Amino acid sequence: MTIIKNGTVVTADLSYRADVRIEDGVITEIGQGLTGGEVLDATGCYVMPGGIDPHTHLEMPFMGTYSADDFESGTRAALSGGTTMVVDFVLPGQGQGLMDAAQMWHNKSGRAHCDYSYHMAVTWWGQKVWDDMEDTVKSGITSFKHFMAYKGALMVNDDEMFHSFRRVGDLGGVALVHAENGDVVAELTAKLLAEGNTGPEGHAYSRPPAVEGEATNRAIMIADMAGVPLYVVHTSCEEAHEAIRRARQAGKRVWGEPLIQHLTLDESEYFHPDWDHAARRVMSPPFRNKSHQDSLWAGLQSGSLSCVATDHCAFTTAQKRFGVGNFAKIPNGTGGLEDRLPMLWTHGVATGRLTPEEFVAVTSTNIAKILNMYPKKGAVLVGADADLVVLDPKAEKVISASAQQSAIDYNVFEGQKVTGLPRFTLTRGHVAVTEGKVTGREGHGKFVAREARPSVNRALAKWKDLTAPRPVVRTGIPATGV
Ligand SMILES: NC(=O)NCCC(=O)O
Ligand SMILES: [Zn+2]
Ligand SMILES: [Zn+2]
Repeated sequence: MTIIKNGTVVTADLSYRADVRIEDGVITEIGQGLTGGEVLDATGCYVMPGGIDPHTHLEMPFMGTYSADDFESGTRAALSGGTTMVVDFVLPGQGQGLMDAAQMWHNKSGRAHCDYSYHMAVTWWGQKVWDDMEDTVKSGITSFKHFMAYKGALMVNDDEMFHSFRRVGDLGGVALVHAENGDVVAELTAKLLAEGNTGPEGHAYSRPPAVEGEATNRAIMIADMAGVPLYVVHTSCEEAHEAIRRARQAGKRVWGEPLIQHLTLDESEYFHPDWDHAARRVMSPPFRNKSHQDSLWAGLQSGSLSCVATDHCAFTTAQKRFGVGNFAKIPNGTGGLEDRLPMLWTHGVATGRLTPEEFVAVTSTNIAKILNMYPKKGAVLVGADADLVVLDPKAEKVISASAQQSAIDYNVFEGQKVTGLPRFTLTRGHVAVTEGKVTGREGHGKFVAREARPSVNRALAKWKDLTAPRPVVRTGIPATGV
Protein backbone atom coordinates (compact mmCIF):
# COMPACT_ATOMS: atom_id res chain seq x y z
CA MET A 1 0.00 0.00 0.00
CA THR A 2 1.19 3.55 -0.82
CA ILE A 3 -0.10 6.91 0.37
CA ILE A 4 0.63 10.16 -1.44
CA LYS A 5 0.49 12.72 1.36
CA ASN A 6 0.11 16.47 1.69
CA GLY A 7 -0.40 17.25 -1.99
CA THR A 8 -3.07 19.13 -3.90
CA VAL A 9 -5.15 16.82 -6.08
CA VAL A 10 -5.75 18.45 -9.46
CA THR A 11 -8.33 17.06 -11.86
CA ALA A 12 -9.91 18.47 -15.00
CA ASP A 13 -12.78 19.72 -12.79
CA LEU A 14 -11.29 20.95 -9.52
CA SER A 15 -8.31 21.15 -7.17
CA TYR A 16 -8.35 20.30 -3.46
CA ARG A 17 -6.01 19.26 -0.68
CA ALA A 18 -6.14 15.50 -0.07
CA ASP A 19 -4.07 12.37 0.41
CA VAL A 20 -4.40 9.46 -2.01
CA ARG A 21 -4.27 5.79 -1.00
CA ILE A 22 -3.15 3.19 -3.56
CA GLU A 23 -3.57 -0.57 -3.25
CA ASP A 24 -2.86 -3.19 -5.92
CA GLY A 25 -2.29 -0.55 -8.57
CA VAL A 26 -5.62 1.20 -8.04
CA ILE A 27 -6.71 4.30 -6.10
CA THR A 28 -8.71 3.05 -3.11
CA GLU A 29 -9.23 6.17 -0.98
CA ILE A 30 -8.93 9.95 -1.29
CA GLY A 31 -9.22 12.01 1.86
CA GLN A 32 -7.57 13.94 4.67
CA GLY A 33 -5.04 12.49 7.11
CA LEU A 34 -4.65 9.03 5.55
CA THR A 35 -2.02 6.79 7.18
CA GLY A 36 -0.29 3.46 6.64
CA GLY A 37 2.06 1.90 4.08
CA GLU A 38 4.83 3.59 2.08
CA VAL A 39 4.46 7.38 2.16
CA LEU A 40 5.30 9.61 -0.80
CA ASP A 41 5.63 13.21 0.31
CA ALA A 42 3.79 15.54 -2.06
CA THR A 43 4.19 18.71 -0.01
CA GLY A 44 4.09 21.69 -2.40
CA CYS A 45 3.12 19.43 -5.32
CA TYR A 46 0.12 18.74 -7.53
CA VAL A 47 -1.19 15.16 -7.67
CA MET A 48 -2.59 14.70 -11.17
CA PRO A 49 -3.53 11.92 -13.56
CA GLY A 50 -0.39 10.77 -15.36
CA GLY A 51 -0.15 12.12 -18.89
CA ILE A 52 -1.69 10.13 -21.72
CA ASP A 53 0.06 10.67 -25.05
CA PRO A 54 -2.51 9.78 -27.69
CA HIS A 55 -0.07 9.89 -30.59
CA THR A 56 3.21 7.95 -30.69
CA HIS A 57 5.09 5.91 -33.28
CA LEU A 58 7.40 3.50 -31.47
CA GLU A 59 9.60 1.27 -33.62
CA MET A 60 7.57 2.41 -36.60
CA PRO A 61 8.55 1.21 -40.08
CA PHE A 62 8.62 4.43 -42.08
CA MET A 63 10.45 5.95 -45.04
CA GLY A 64 12.84 3.03 -45.39
CA THR A 65 13.79 2.76 -41.72
CA TYR A 66 12.36 2.31 -38.21
CA SER A 67 11.79 5.05 -35.66
CA ALA A 68 14.56 4.74 -33.08
CA ASP A 69 12.57 4.63 -29.83
CA ASP A 70 10.88 1.29 -29.27
CA PHE A 71 8.33 0.41 -26.59
CA GLU A 72 11.14 -0.03 -24.05
CA SER A 73 12.97 3.28 -24.45
CA GLY A 74 9.86 5.17 -25.52
CA THR A 75 7.78 4.30 -22.47
CA ARG A 76 10.77 4.80 -20.18
CA ALA A 77 11.08 8.31 -21.64
CA ALA A 78 7.34 8.82 -21.20
CA LEU A 79 7.45 7.97 -17.49
CA SER A 80 10.48 10.14 -16.94
CA GLY A 81 8.38 13.11 -18.10
CA GLY A 82 5.20 12.20 -16.20
CA THR A 83 3.37 10.40 -19.01
CA THR A 84 1.92 7.06 -17.90
CA MET A 85 0.19 5.85 -21.04
CA VAL A 86 0.82 6.01 -24.78
CA VAL A 87 -1.46 5.24 -27.70
CA ASP A 88 0.59 3.96 -30.63
CA PHE A 89 -0.41 3.37 -34.25
CA VAL A 90 -0.59 -0.12 -35.74
CA LEU A 91 0.48 0.26 -39.36
CA PRO A 92 -0.56 -2.62 -41.63
CA GLY A 93 1.53 -3.15 -44.77
CA GLN A 94 -0.15 -3.03 -48.19
CA GLY A 95 -2.46 -6.06 -48.39
CA GLN A 96 -1.80 -7.06 -44.79
CA GLY A 97 -4.76 -7.91 -42.55
CA LEU A 98 -5.48 -5.66 -39.60
CA MET A 99 -5.42 -8.40 -36.98
CA ASP A 100 -2.13 -9.69 -38.35
CA ALA A 101 -0.63 -6.21 -38.06
CA ALA A 102 -2.04 -5.79 -34.54
CA GLN A 103 -0.30 -9.01 -33.53
CA MET A 104 3.00 -7.58 -34.80
CA TRP A 105 2.49 -4.58 -32.52
CA HIS A 106 1.62 -6.83 -29.56
CA ASN A 107 4.89 -8.67 -30.22
CA LYS A 108 6.79 -5.37 -30.00
CA SER A 109 5.07 -3.87 -26.97
CA GLY A 110 5.88 -6.57 -24.41
CA ARG A 111 8.80 -4.53 -23.03
CA ALA A 112 6.72 -1.45 -22.26
CA HIS A 113 7.24 0.23 -18.89
CA CYS A 114 3.78 1.82 -18.85
CA ASP A 115 0.33 1.00 -20.18
CA TYR A 116 -0.44 1.45 -23.84
CA SER A 117 -3.23 1.13 -26.34
CA TYR A 118 -3.38 1.25 -30.13
CA HIS A 119 -5.06 3.08 -32.95
CA MET A 120 -5.37 1.05 -36.16
CA ALA A 121 -4.20 2.73 -39.36
CA VAL A 122 -6.22 2.11 -42.52
CA THR A 123 -3.38 2.12 -45.06
CA TRP A 124 -5.19 0.37 -47.91
CA TRP A 125 -8.78 -0.52 -48.68
CA GLY A 126 -10.48 -3.78 -49.63
CA GLN A 127 -12.92 -6.43 -48.42
CA LYS A 128 -10.30 -7.87 -46.06
CA VAL A 129 -9.92 -4.52 -44.28
CA TRP A 130 -13.71 -4.08 -44.07
CA ASP A 131 -14.04 -7.58 -42.58
CA ASP A 132 -11.13 -7.21 -40.16
CA MET A 133 -12.41 -3.93 -38.77
CA GLU A 134 -15.06 -5.69 -36.69
CA ASP A 135 -12.55 -8.06 -35.09
CA THR A 136 -10.23 -5.12 -34.52
CA VAL A 137 -12.93 -3.33 -32.56
CA LYS A 138 -13.76 -6.50 -30.63
CA SER A 139 -10.08 -6.82 -29.73
CA GLY A 140 -10.13 -3.39 -28.04
CA ILE A 141 -8.83 -1.16 -30.85
CA THR A 142 -11.67 1.23 -31.62
CA SER A 143 -9.96 4.18 -33.32
CA PHE A 144 -8.91 4.11 -36.98
CA LYS A 145 -6.36 6.47 -38.50
CA HIS A 146 -6.40 7.64 -42.12
CA PHE A 147 -3.43 9.31 -43.78
CA MET A 148 -4.49 11.92 -46.33
CA ALA A 149 -0.80 12.49 -47.08
CA TYR A 150 2.25 10.32 -47.95
CA LYS A 151 1.06 9.67 -51.51
CA GLY A 152 2.17 6.32 -52.87
CA ALA A 153 2.75 4.96 -49.36
CA LEU A 154 0.19 5.37 -46.57
CA MET A 155 -2.28 7.75 -48.24
CA VAL A 156 -5.91 6.77 -48.78
CA ASN A 157 -8.23 8.49 -51.26
CA ASP A 158 -11.56 10.15 -50.51
CA ASP A 159 -13.70 7.20 -51.66
CA GLU A 160 -11.68 4.82 -49.48
CA MET A 161 -11.90 7.21 -46.57
CA PHE A 162 -15.67 7.57 -46.95
CA HIS A 163 -16.13 3.76 -46.98
CA SER A 164 -13.86 3.38 -43.99
CA PHE A 165 -15.47 6.25 -42.04
CA ARG A 166 -18.93 4.70 -42.50
CA ARG A 167 -17.66 1.34 -41.30
CA VAL A 168 -15.97 2.95 -38.26
CA GLY A 169 -19.17 4.83 -37.46
CA ASP A 170 -21.27 1.65 -37.69
CA LEU A 171 -18.83 -0.22 -35.44
CA GLY A 172 -18.97 2.53 -32.81
CA GLY A 173 -15.41 3.72 -33.28
CA VAL A 174 -13.63 7.03 -33.79
CA ALA A 175 -12.05 8.07 -37.11
CA LEU A 176 -8.66 9.80 -37.02
CA VAL A 177 -7.00 11.74 -39.82
CA HIS A 178 -3.58 13.02 -40.69
CA ALA A 179 -4.96 15.94 -42.66
CA GLU A 180 -2.70 17.20 -45.45
CA ASN A 181 -3.58 17.17 -49.15
CA GLY A 182 -1.13 14.49 -50.30
CA ASP A 183 -1.64 15.19 -54.01
CA VAL A 184 -0.72 18.86 -53.64
CA VAL A 185 2.23 18.03 -51.36
CA ALA A 186 3.56 15.62 -54.01
CA GLU A 187 3.25 18.29 -56.75
CA LEU A 188 4.91 20.99 -54.65
CA THR A 189 7.70 18.62 -53.62
CA ALA A 190 8.52 17.72 -57.23
CA LYS A 191 8.53 21.41 -58.24
CA LEU A 192 10.76 22.47 -55.34
CA LEU A 193 13.27 19.71 -56.01
CA ALA A 194 13.33 20.53 -59.74
CA GLU A 195 14.09 24.16 -58.85
CA GLY A 196 17.01 23.16 -56.66
CA ASN A 197 15.31 23.51 -53.28
CA THR A 198 16.72 20.30 -51.84
CA GLY A 199 17.46 21.31 -48.23
CA PRO A 200 15.26 20.72 -45.16
CA GLU A 201 13.58 24.13 -45.62
CA GLY A 202 12.04 22.64 -48.79
CA HIS A 203 10.02 20.32 -46.54
CA ALA A 204 8.29 23.33 -44.95
CA TYR A 205 7.69 25.00 -48.32
CA SER A 206 6.10 21.80 -49.66
CA ARG A 207 3.47 21.68 -46.88
CA PRO A 208 1.99 25.17 -46.46
CA PRO A 209 -0.95 25.72 -44.09
CA ALA A 210 -3.40 25.62 -47.01
CA VAL A 211 -2.76 21.91 -47.66
CA GLU A 212 -3.60 21.18 -44.04
CA GLY A 213 -6.61 23.48 -43.91
CA GLU A 214 -8.09 22.01 -47.08
CA ALA A 215 -7.65 18.41 -45.94
CA THR A 216 -8.97 19.10 -42.45
CA ASN A 217 -12.11 20.67 -43.84
CA ARG A 218 -12.54 17.80 -46.34
CA ALA A 219 -12.16 15.16 -43.63
CA ILE A 220 -14.66 16.96 -41.42
CA MET A 221 -17.27 17.07 -44.19
CA ILE A 222 -16.70 13.43 -45.15
CA ALA A 223 -16.96 12.39 -41.50
CA ASP A 224 -20.20 14.33 -41.17
CA MET A 225 -21.64 12.59 -44.23
CA ALA A 226 -20.48 9.24 -42.88
CA GLY A 227 -21.86 9.88 -39.39
CA VAL A 228 -18.63 9.25 -37.52
CA PRO A 229 -16.87 11.29 -34.80
CA LEU A 230 -13.55 12.65 -36.04
CA TYR A 231 -10.25 13.27 -34.27
CA VAL A 232 -7.75 15.39 -36.24
CA VAL A 233 -4.17 14.60 -35.26
CA HIS A 234 -1.31 17.11 -35.16
CA THR A 235 -3.35 20.25 -35.90
CA SER A 236 -0.63 22.79 -36.57
CA CYS A 237 -2.14 25.91 -38.12
CA GLU A 238 -5.00 28.41 -38.02
CA GLU A 239 -6.46 27.10 -41.31
CA ALA A 240 -6.97 23.62 -39.81
CA HIS A 241 -7.99 24.99 -36.42
CA GLU A 242 -10.53 27.27 -38.10
CA ALA A 243 -12.13 24.29 -39.84
CA ILE A 244 -12.32 22.40 -36.54
CA ARG A 245 -13.67 25.42 -34.67
CA ARG A 246 -16.34 26.00 -37.31
CA ALA A 247 -17.35 22.33 -37.29
CA ARG A 248 -17.67 22.26 -33.52
CA GLN A 249 -19.75 25.44 -33.57
CA ALA A 250 -22.03 23.74 -36.08
CA GLY A 251 -22.52 20.83 -33.67
CA LYS A 252 -20.18 18.33 -35.36
CA ARG A 253 -18.29 15.89 -33.15
CA VAL A 254 -14.74 16.85 -34.06
CA TRP A 255 -11.65 17.16 -31.89
CA GLY A 256 -8.27 18.72 -32.68
CA GLU A 257 -4.88 17.73 -31.31
CA PRO A 258 -2.01 20.24 -31.34
CA LEU A 259 1.49 18.92 -30.60
CA ILE A 260 3.77 20.39 -27.98
CA GLN A 261 6.34 20.90 -30.78
CA HIS A 262 3.98 23.09 -32.84
CA LEU A 263 3.01 25.07 -29.74
CA THR A 264 6.58 25.93 -28.81
CA LEU A 265 8.88 25.67 -31.86
CA ASP A 266 8.51 27.70 -35.05
CA GLU A 267 9.45 27.56 -38.74
CA SER A 268 12.73 29.44 -38.25
CA GLU A 269 14.20 26.07 -37.19
CA TYR A 270 14.19 25.02 -40.87
CA PHE A 271 16.30 28.00 -41.90
CA HIS A 272 19.07 27.18 -39.44
CA PRO A 273 22.47 27.17 -41.23
CA ASP A 274 23.31 23.73 -39.81
CA TRP A 275 21.73 21.04 -42.04
CA ASP A 276 21.48 18.54 -39.17
CA HIS A 277 19.73 21.06 -36.94
CA ALA A 278 17.08 21.73 -39.57
CA ALA A 279 16.66 18.09 -40.66
CA ARG A 280 16.20 16.88 -37.09
CA ARG A 281 13.08 19.07 -36.95
CA VAL A 282 11.55 17.82 -40.19
CA MET A 283 8.10 16.50 -39.42
CA SER A 284 4.67 16.67 -40.99
CA PRO A 285 2.99 19.06 -40.73
CA PRO A 286 6.04 21.32 -40.34
CA PHE A 287 6.51 23.94 -37.64
CA ARG A 288 4.63 27.18 -38.37
CA ASN A 289 4.99 30.86 -37.56
CA LYS A 290 4.02 32.72 -34.39
CA SER A 291 0.50 33.58 -35.51
CA HIS A 292 -0.33 29.89 -35.96
CA GLN A 293 1.10 29.16 -32.53
CA ASP A 294 -1.13 31.87 -31.03
CA SER A 295 -4.11 30.24 -32.71
CA LEU A 296 -3.27 26.83 -31.20
CA TRP A 297 -2.88 28.28 -27.71
CA ALA A 298 -6.19 30.10 -28.07
CA GLY A 299 -7.81 26.83 -29.13
CA LEU A 300 -6.61 25.09 -25.99
CA GLN A 301 -7.81 28.00 -23.87
CA SER A 302 -11.23 28.21 -25.46
CA GLY A 303 -11.80 24.48 -25.81
CA SER A 304 -11.89 24.33 -29.63
CA LEU A 305 -8.74 22.16 -29.44
CA SER A 306 -8.83 19.26 -27.03
CA CYS A 307 -5.59 17.33 -26.47
CA VAL A 308 -1.85 18.01 -26.56
CA ALA A 309 0.21 15.13 -27.98
CA THR A 310 3.76 14.60 -29.27
CA ASP A 311 3.49 12.38 -32.38
CA HIS A 312 6.73 10.97 -30.92
CA CYS A 313 8.50 9.48 -33.95
CA ALA A 314 12.18 9.83 -33.22
CA PHE A 315 14.95 9.34 -35.77
CA THR A 316 18.67 9.60 -35.12
CA THR A 317 20.87 12.12 -36.92
CA ALA A 318 22.26 9.28 -39.04
CA GLN A 319 18.72 8.37 -40.12
CA LYS A 320 17.86 12.01 -40.88
CA ARG A 321 20.90 12.13 -43.18
CA PHE A 322 19.13 9.73 -45.59
CA GLY A 323 17.75 12.98 -46.96
CA VAL A 324 20.99 14.84 -47.73
CA GLY A 325 20.44 16.28 -51.22
CA ASN A 326 16.69 15.54 -51.20
CA PHE A 327 14.48 16.78 -48.35
CA ALA A 328 11.72 14.34 -49.37
CA LYS A 329 13.92 11.50 -48.13
CA ILE A 330 14.44 12.88 -44.62
CA PRO A 331 12.45 10.57 -42.32
CA ASN A 332 9.52 12.64 -41.00
CA GLY A 333 9.19 12.85 -37.27
CA THR A 334 10.42 14.36 -34.01
CA GLY A 335 10.61 13.27 -30.38
CA GLY A 336 8.92 14.83 -27.37
CA LEU A 337 7.46 12.11 -25.10
CA GLU A 338 9.74 13.02 -22.24
CA ASP A 339 9.24 16.75 -22.54
CA ARG A 340 5.52 17.21 -23.27
CA LEU A 341 4.36 17.79 -19.70
CA PRO A 342 7.22 20.03 -18.52
CA MET A 343 7.13 22.05 -21.77
CA LEU A 344 3.36 22.50 -21.56
CA TRP A 345 3.53 23.42 -17.89
CA THR A 346 6.29 25.95 -18.57
CA HIS A 347 4.77 27.56 -21.66
CA GLY A 348 1.14 27.00 -20.68
CA VAL A 349 0.51 27.07 -16.94
CA ALA A 350 3.55 29.08 -15.80
CA THR A 351 2.69 31.81 -18.34
CA GLY A 352 -0.98 31.91 -17.32
CA ARG A 353 -2.25 30.63 -20.67
CA LEU A 354 -3.71 27.50 -19.04
CA THR A 355 -5.01 26.70 -15.58
CA PRO A 356 -3.70 23.56 -13.85
CA GLU A 357 -7.15 22.01 -14.38
CA GLU A 358 -7.03 22.79 -18.11
CA PHE A 359 -3.54 21.29 -18.17
CA VAL A 360 -4.95 18.03 -16.81
CA ALA A 361 -7.83 18.12 -19.29
CA VAL A 362 -5.58 18.47 -22.35
CA THR A 363 -2.83 16.10 -21.21
CA SER A 364 -5.01 13.18 -20.05
CA THR A 365 -8.70 13.51 -19.19
CA ASN A 366 -10.04 14.69 -22.54
CA ILE A 367 -8.36 11.92 -24.52
CA ALA A 368 -9.39 9.32 -21.93
CA LYS A 369 -12.99 10.36 -22.55
CA ILE A 370 -12.66 10.56 -26.35
CA LEU A 371 -11.11 7.08 -26.49
CA ASN A 372 -13.58 5.65 -23.96
CA MET A 373 -11.15 4.69 -21.22
CA TYR A 374 -12.27 7.21 -18.58
CA PRO A 375 -12.24 6.94 -15.56
CA LYS A 376 -9.91 3.91 -15.56
CA LYS A 377 -7.41 6.35 -17.11
CA GLY A 378 -7.23 10.15 -16.95
CA ALA A 379 -8.80 10.44 -13.49
CA VAL A 380 -7.93 10.79 -9.82
CA LEU A 381 -10.93 8.88 -8.49
CA VAL A 382 -11.46 5.84 -6.29
CA GLY A 383 -11.33 2.82 -8.60
CA ALA A 384 -9.13 4.50 -11.22
CA ASP A 385 -5.74 3.05 -12.13
CA ALA A 386 -3.02 4.65 -10.01
CA ASP A 387 -1.33 6.24 -13.03
CA LEU A 388 -0.29 9.46 -11.37
CA VAL A 389 2.21 12.26 -11.62
CA VAL A 390 3.18 14.21 -8.53
CA LEU A 391 4.30 17.42 -10.18
CA ASP A 392 6.55 19.87 -8.39
CA PRO A 393 5.78 23.30 -9.91
CA LYS A 394 9.04 24.74 -8.55
CA ALA A 395 11.42 22.05 -9.82
CA GLU A 396 13.50 23.13 -12.82
CA LYS A 397 15.89 21.69 -15.38
CA VAL A 398 17.46 22.54 -18.69
CA ILE A 399 16.48 20.02 -21.37
CA SER A 400 19.49 18.19 -22.73
CA ALA A 401 19.87 15.13 -24.95
CA SER A 402 22.75 14.06 -22.74
CA ALA A 403 20.34 13.38 -19.86
CA GLN A 404 17.34 12.01 -21.73
CA GLN A 405 15.89 8.49 -21.80
CA SER A 406 15.06 8.57 -25.50
CA ALA A 407 17.45 6.58 -27.73
CA ILE A 408 18.22 9.43 -30.13
CA ASP A 409 21.30 11.64 -30.06
CA TYR A 410 19.63 15.07 -29.86
CA ASN A 411 16.55 16.79 -28.50
CA VAL A 412 14.51 19.35 -30.44
CA PHE A 413 14.00 21.28 -27.16
CA GLU A 414 17.73 21.29 -26.31
CA GLY A 415 18.65 24.16 -23.97
CA GLN A 416 15.08 25.05 -22.95
CA LYS A 417 14.72 25.78 -19.25
CA VAL A 418 11.56 24.08 -17.97
CA THR A 419 9.72 24.44 -14.68
CA GLY A 420 7.29 21.84 -13.35
CA LEU A 421 8.82 18.36 -13.15
CA PRO A 422 7.61 15.05 -11.76
CA ARG A 423 8.67 14.48 -8.16
CA PHE A 424 7.14 11.01 -8.59
CA THR A 425 5.56 9.20 -11.52
CA LEU A 426 3.47 6.14 -10.72
CA THR A 427 2.35 3.56 -13.24
CA ARG A 428 -0.48 1.44 -11.80
CA GLY A 429 0.94 2.10 -8.33
CA HIS A 430 4.58 1.34 -9.13
CA VAL A 431 6.82 4.34 -8.42
CA ALA A 432 8.75 4.53 -11.68
CA VAL A 433 10.33 7.97 -11.25
CA THR A 434 11.62 9.74 -8.16
CA GLU A 435 13.03 13.22 -8.73
CA GLY A 436 14.56 12.38 -12.09
CA LYS A 437 15.70 8.86 -11.16
CA VAL A 438 13.91 6.32 -13.36
CA THR A 439 13.16 2.93 -11.82
CA GLY A 440 10.70 1.61 -14.38
CA ARG A 441 9.99 -2.07 -14.75
CA GLU A 442 10.43 -3.40 -18.25
CA GLY A 443 7.31 -5.39 -19.16
CA HIS A 444 5.15 -3.77 -16.47
CA GLY A 445 2.99 -2.04 -19.11
CA LYS A 446 -0.27 -3.67 -20.14
CA PHE A 447 -2.41 -3.31 -23.23
CA VAL A 448 -5.53 -1.25 -22.52
CA ALA A 449 -8.44 -2.65 -24.51
CA ARG A 450 -11.17 -0.11 -25.19
CA GLU A 451 -14.84 -0.65 -25.83
CA ALA A 452 -16.72 0.69 -28.83
CA ARG A 453 -19.85 2.80 -28.97
CA PRO A 454 -19.22 5.60 -26.53
CA SER A 455 -22.23 7.81 -26.17
CA VAL A 456 -21.15 10.21 -28.94
CA ASN A 457 -21.53 7.42 -31.49
CA ARG A 458 -24.92 6.43 -30.16
CA ALA A 459 -26.10 10.03 -30.46
CA LEU A 460 -24.71 10.36 -34.00
CA ALA A 461 -26.27 7.04 -35.06
CA LYS A 462 -29.64 8.09 -33.69
CA TRP A 463 -29.49 11.45 -35.45
CA LYS A 464 -28.36 9.83 -38.73
CA ASP A 465 -31.24 7.39 -38.52
CA LEU A 466 -33.78 10.13 -37.81
CA THR A 467 -32.54 12.25 -40.71
CA ALA A 468 -31.87 9.39 -43.19
CA PRO A 469 -33.52 9.71 -46.64
CA ARG A 470 -36.95 8.06 -46.70
CA PRO A 471 -39.39 7.70 -49.57
CA VAL A 472 -42.36 10.05 -49.27
CA VAL A 473 -45.58 8.08 -48.84
CA ARG A 474 -47.99 9.56 -51.40
CA THR A 475 -51.60 8.94 -52.24
CA GLY A 476 -53.02 9.50 -55.67
CA ILE A 477 -49.87 8.63 -57.61
CA PRO A 478 -50.59 9.27 -61.30
CA ALA A 479 -50.50 6.25 -63.60
CA THR A 480 -47.21 5.90 -65.48
CA GLY A 481 -47.40 7.49 -68.89
CA VAL A 482 -46.70 5.48 -72.01
N1 LIG B 1 4.42 13.38 -38.19
C1 LIG B 1 5.52 12.91 -38.73
O1 LIG B 1 6.23 13.67 -39.36
N2 LIG B 1 5.88 11.61 -38.61
C2 LIG B 1 5.14 10.57 -38.03
C3 LIG B 1 4.09 10.03 -38.94
C4 LIG B 1 2.89 10.91 -38.96
O2 LIG B 1 2.18 11.03 -37.97
O3 LIG B 1 2.61 11.54 -39.97
ZN1 LIG C 1 0.72 12.21 -39.25
ZN1 LIG D 1 1.88 10.53 -36.22
